[in-house]
Amino acid sequence: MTRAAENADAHTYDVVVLGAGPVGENVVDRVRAAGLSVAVVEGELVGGECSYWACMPSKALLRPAIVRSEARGTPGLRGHSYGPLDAHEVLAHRDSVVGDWKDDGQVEWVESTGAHLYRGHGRLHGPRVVTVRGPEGDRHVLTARHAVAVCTGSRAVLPDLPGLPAAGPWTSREATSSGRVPERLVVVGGGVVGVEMATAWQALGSRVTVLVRGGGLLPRMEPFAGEHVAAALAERGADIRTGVTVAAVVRDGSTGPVTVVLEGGDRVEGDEVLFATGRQPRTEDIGLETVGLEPGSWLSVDDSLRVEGHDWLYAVGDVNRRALLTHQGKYQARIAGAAIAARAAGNGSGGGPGDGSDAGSAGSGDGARNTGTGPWGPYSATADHAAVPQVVFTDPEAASVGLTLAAAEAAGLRVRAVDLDLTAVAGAGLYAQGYRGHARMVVDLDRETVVGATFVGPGIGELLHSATVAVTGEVPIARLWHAVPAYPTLSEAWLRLLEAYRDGAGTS
Ligand SMILES: Cc1cc2nc3c(=O)[nH]c(=O)nc-3n(C[C@H](O)[C@H](O)[C@H](O)COP(=O)(O)OP(=O)(O)OC[C@H]3O[C@@H](n4cnc5c(N)ncnc54)[C@H](O)[C@@H]3O)c2cc1C
Ligand SMILES: NC(=O)c1ccc[n+]([C@@H]2O[C@H](COP(=O)([O-])OP(=O)(O)OC[C@H]3O[C@@H](n4cnc5c(N)ncnc54)[C@H](O)[C@@H]3O)[C@@H](O)[C@H]2O)c1
Repeated sequence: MTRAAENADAHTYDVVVLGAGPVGENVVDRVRAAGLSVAVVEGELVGGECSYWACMPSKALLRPAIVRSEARGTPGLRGHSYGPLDAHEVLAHRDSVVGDWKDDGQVEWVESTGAHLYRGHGRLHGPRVVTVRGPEGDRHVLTARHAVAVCTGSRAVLPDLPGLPAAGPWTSREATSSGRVPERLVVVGGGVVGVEMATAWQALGSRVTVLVRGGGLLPRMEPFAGEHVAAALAERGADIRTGVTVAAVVRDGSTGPVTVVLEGGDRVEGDEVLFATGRQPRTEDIGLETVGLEPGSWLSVDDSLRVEGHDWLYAVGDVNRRALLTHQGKYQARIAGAAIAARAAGNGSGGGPGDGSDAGSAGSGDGARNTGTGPWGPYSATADHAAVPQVVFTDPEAASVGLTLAAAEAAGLRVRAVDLDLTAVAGAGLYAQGYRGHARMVVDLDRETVVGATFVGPGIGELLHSATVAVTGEVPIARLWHAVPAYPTLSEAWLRLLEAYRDGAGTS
């Protein structure tokens, strides 16, 4: 028995899952459904970042802001939609959405699957073994017969800047859980967290300054998306500064104002400063060194989510850096769970995922398409490469799937982008008076299929799935003409885009 295993109880399961965020939970669900025994280890709250400090609280804060804005575009409601949001009520709603940061409901769900939940910090201890240090000093050694799935997620990155740790900056955790509306909020970073939180706190009454080192907001989307979001934030009073670099942060005392010092000497004062500057993997203390991997690194995986060189180790969700989104991590969890179950059942031939290095070898040609190992097969997270959908819940919303024009060109595709001002759609004028929005579809000219789509405008989040189906299904443009959008919905954007493509209009 190893030192870590001394005084510990030992158990063997088919699968051990490290981390019970949305992704770990879905691996549990899938492998339990296949009849495998599962242990899942969680060090904080079952439900993970998404439930308590990310998707759920941020959307609970944003929804009232979006509804108020839409009411302002709706005749008969306008008079009732000015004035501040009731911040007390919104924050109380947010608290109830996150279950007051208690996880009883999710624990109940995990246990209802038949999985065994271990609370505490889990670490790998050599191949197939996970040790758990529990909150009461209890220790457990869990051995996996078939697979360990690392689903430990990510945390916010803080840049190495003078004065920053002492200034008590907000990260996404404080920005989604604060019980107080700061009078002035400085947001550093123009990515998704930065723009969503700028939108939410501005609507709750904060005066917001956004500091962006690049040329605009939402740099991973088509440029027009960030331009629309920036214009709307600025119209409501936000100060958006692009091309600026933060050099230092200064706060006297723990509660006084905070000053952000920019390169060049300009200073921006706020009551809180949010650093929304990206994520890092939660892998620094999970025993990666005991299996020959680098602590603190992102875990790179094949398309069946298996870590290269380890036939028993899977890394699923944020921790593999393929797409830091709950829905995409849950998709990966379904694929990984299916692959683990099939391999455990010895399904190593024909269309199965194999038990060796062939697993998940996407791109293996037409013969392998739609089989287990080929692109779009049941054991291959192909959509991670081709069709990742994302909705940014700002006001207006921004949404995209697949490739931007620039990404498609960089990938060497022969493409044409078709642009559309969404006011050309009858449904837009009905959706809100003064509706503003834009859409772009990127067409692969060799295959005549849509490889990317981006929308910005009120209510377009619900339009995105139609684009995801078109991109994932590689639906020919000629067939899309037969997918008739109902009148008068925003989905008629598709018809206008097809007309523009046919006529060679609005293209680049
Ligand atoms: C502010 C914000 C808003 C977001 N909004 C959205 C959105 O609207 N839609 C969307 O799709 N995505 C959104 N995301 C992204 C989403 O939160 C993540 O993609 C998602 O949470 C990833 O899930 P996960 O299970 O991989 O990791 P996590 O949710 O981070 O869960 C990992 C779990 O593992 C546990 N853990 C870690 N290490 C150990 C250990 N050693 N032992 C035991 N347990 C451990 C953690 O405590 C945690 O519970 C948002 C992110 C942020 C920051
Ligand atoms: N609605 C959603 O789907 C949603 C909402 C929030 C977050 N998320 C996910 O969470 C992840 C994390 O979001 P995020 O906004 O933290 O990361 P991000 O990578 O989207 O954006 C971070 C931004 O900060 C900038 N930056 C980095 N270091 C900086 C520095 N020192 N000074 C100034 N700017 C700096 C980067 O250039 C980048 O534009 C994203 O990948 C996103 O997918 C999704």
